[in-house]
Order: sequence, then C-alpha cells, then structure tokens
Amino acid sequence: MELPKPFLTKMEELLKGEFPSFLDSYNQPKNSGLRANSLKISSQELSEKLPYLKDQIPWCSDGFYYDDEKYRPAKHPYYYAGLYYIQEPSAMLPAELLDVQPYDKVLDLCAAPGGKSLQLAAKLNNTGLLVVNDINERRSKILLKNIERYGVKNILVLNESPQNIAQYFQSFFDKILVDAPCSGEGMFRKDPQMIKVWSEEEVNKYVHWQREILSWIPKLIKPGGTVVYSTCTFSPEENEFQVNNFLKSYPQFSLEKSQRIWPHLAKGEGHFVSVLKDTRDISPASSQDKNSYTLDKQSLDALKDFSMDIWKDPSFIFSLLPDNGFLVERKGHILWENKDLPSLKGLKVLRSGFLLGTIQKGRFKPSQALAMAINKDQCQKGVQIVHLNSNNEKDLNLAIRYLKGETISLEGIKWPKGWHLISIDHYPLGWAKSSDLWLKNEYPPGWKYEEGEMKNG
Ligand SMILES: C[S@@+](CC[C@H](N)C(=O)[O-])C[C@H]1O[C@@H](n2cnc3c(N)ncnc32)[C@H](O)[C@@H]1O
Repeated sequence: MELPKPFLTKMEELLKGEFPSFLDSYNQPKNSGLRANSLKISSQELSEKLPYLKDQIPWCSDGFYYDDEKYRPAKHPYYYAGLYYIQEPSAMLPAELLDVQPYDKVLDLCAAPGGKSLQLAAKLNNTGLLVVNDINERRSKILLKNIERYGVKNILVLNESPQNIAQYFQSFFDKILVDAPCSGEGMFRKDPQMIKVWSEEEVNKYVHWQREILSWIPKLIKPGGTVVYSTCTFSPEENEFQVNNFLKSYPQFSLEKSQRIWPHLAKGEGHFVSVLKDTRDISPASSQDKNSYTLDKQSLDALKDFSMDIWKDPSFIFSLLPDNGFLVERKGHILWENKDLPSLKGLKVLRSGFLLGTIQKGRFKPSQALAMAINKDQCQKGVQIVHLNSNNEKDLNLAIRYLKGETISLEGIKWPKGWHLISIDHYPLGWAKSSDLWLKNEYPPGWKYEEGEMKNG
C-alpha cells in the first residue's frame, strides 16, 4: 500500500518512536465488526445464532469482530431483519462516549449512512427523541432506510444544513453527536480509494467545514448538555486543534476527555473522539405524556381492521407506539409523531416520526417501517404470520426469494384473505398479501436482497 509522502512525514512527527509499528499496521489485515441491534436482539442471543461472533469489541458491549474473508453477514436474512449493523469497530466508540440515557433528546448532525445513529437509537430504546440529519440528499435517503430497517420509531430524519436546524431547535438537545466529514486517514486500509483523494489541501478543506459545522452547536445544545465530536482521521488539525479552537471560541464548554484509537495499538482502523460538556446550569428534563390520537374515525377504523387481521385484536397495533406522541394523518400517511417536536415548516424532512402506513381507498396499507418495528414477541402473537425457520434450508431459501421480491407459495397452503407478515425465526422481514395459493410480495423495491449496500461508517 503506497501512502502519500506528506502524510507519512506528518505521522512520523506525531508518533515519533511508535511510527514504525503504525506503518507496519498497514501490512496487517483490516478489522471488521458488526453490532447487535438491541432494539431487536441481545448481543448474547445474536452470538448464539452466529457462532462465528467470538470476540467482543472492548469499547462496545454489543459489538463483535468477525472474519470478513470467511463470513458474509450481509447475505443472511437476519441482516435484512435488522438484527445487526456491519460497522468498522473503532466507529463504535463515539456513540458509546456520548452516554445517551433513556428519554434524552439526541441529535446526530452528520449521520449518514447511520451506523452511529442506530447505536444511539438502541440506547434510547424508543424513548425520548432522536433527530438524525445529513446534508447530502442521496445519503440521507440511505440513512432513512437504515433507521426503518432497524426498527427505530422515535425519529426525525432531516436533510438540512446545521444552520437551518439551529433556527428550529434552539437549546433543544441533551446530547449531540458531530461525526464530522473528514479526510478519512483511518479508512486507508479499509478503502484504498481514500488514499488517492488525500492531500494537504483536502485536510485544510475539511478543517474549514468542521469548524463551520461546530459553530452551530452552542445554539443547539441545552444548558448542561453533552457533545461528542469525532472523526475517522489522524491529522491533529482536524482533531485536537479543532477541539481546542472550539473551546477557545465557546468558553461555556469544557473538555471531559479525548480518546484516539490507533490501528497499531488496538483492533480498529482509527478514530478520534472528544467529549465536550456545556457547563451552564442543567435545564429541567421535559415530562413524558401518554399518546393521543388526532386521526379521523374512518382512518382509525381502517387501522383497527388491519390490527384485527394480523393479531385478532383491534387495539394491538397501538401497543407498538412509543409514549409521548400522537397519531396523525399527513397526506394519507399515518404517522406517530413525538409531542416535543417544534413546527418543522420550511425544513427538508424525510420522515417525522414512525410511519405506520397509508390509507388507500379507505383501507390501511402497512409500511415496511411498521413490519420492521414489530418485535419478536409481538410477531409471535400474530395470526397472519408466515414463520420461516433459518435452520431449515428450504425456509432459508424461501426467505431469500422473498427478499428478492418473488411471489411466495407453500405446498398445500391456502392463505386467508388480507395482509401477512413474513418472518425468519419470528423476526419480521416484510409484508405480503394473499391471493389464495399465493402471497403477493410487498417487499419495497429499494430494499431488495441483491442491492449493493453502502460502505458503513
Ligand atoms: C463521517 S460521515 C458520517 C458517518 C455516520 N456518522 C455513520 O456513523 O454512519 C460524515 C457525513 O457528514 C455529512 N456532511 C458533510 N457536511 C455536512 C454538513 N455541513 N452538515 C451535515 N452533514 C454534513 C456527509 O454527507 C457525510 O455523510
């Protein structure tokens, strides 16, 4: 691997005696990891299901190393069920250090494709509020898909500039993650393409962008809140110098800790993380309320009819909703939204809350997000559920065929009318609609099995 000369000179100055072992790390294989999605499965249950997950990642209790030469976790239906996220091990550190607590209001400002957002979501466990944003439209759509696949409900997905967000959410967030765009020096081993685009000018360009993004943080954070700033690069200009500059400009913040993961010292590609605390007096936490429903009777009845089909219980569907929100219909879309959101008029919103489905000709059509938000217990309680077993070769193939968009039939089975939830080992994959001997595939085209997945951060 040929690394840029100015980069090597800089690293030698920085690392001094450690430089040879840093350099040698480029001759070692890269580290690969995945993280159990605790909204759906515990890390212990996951490691029992995937015995190749042996070594835990020291700084993330839900994270595991795996050998990516031997195993392809992104090819298993469990991946499509949102049971785990494939994530570079050191990228699991920033969200851990933000120390998110249930009921917090959390912002992930540079979030796509969403690895750290999902980690934050797991900590909130569908309480409080998670606002995720990315300035890049294409990437923010992938972020939305990931949010929905992993069963996150207390969500707002934005495609905005930090400046616009700061106008709507002043002193709003208890915790903010700024996983900044950076020159990506810690990605060289994982993605050699990054080497080609690296230059000192690039580093300077990122320094400027990072400073601009950080300048909106004092407006967004609640008094007493916590901010984590992170990058996957080594240059001090983008890390320690950036943080020092921020502390000088905004004396209300103090530095709690800074941590680096170096590839020659730990099993990770490299990361920098700083924890910054707003030292003003803490503002009181907002109260949590029960849900309310602002749907008209026709839509509410359509929702109950659907719940009756799937669970033989008209109100079961309401047990899937988090607290502190309301059900609302927006242009035929039935959403659960968090009560504490300000008016979002004028912001580029990809999703405000949990999309249950749409009303079409007076009938309820469930969304993919609804399927993915049903947990194992809730799935087992259903009646119109197709339970596939991953230990059975035939079922496993059927699950993959379903994920590829094929119509499904099972010998000798005549399906009752209406919607059916397809699941693997009781973990939902998506919807299908019966037509006697067949189940018409309702898996969204953009989610299909063959689709190349974006590199995860
Ligand atoms: C390091 S990546 C984020 C990785 C992500 N946190 C994860 O864990 O999957 C940085 C992201 O910042 C976004 N970005 C760049 N400039 C931005 C800005 N001014 N405001 C918000 N996002 C920005 C990029 O589009 C990119 O997706």
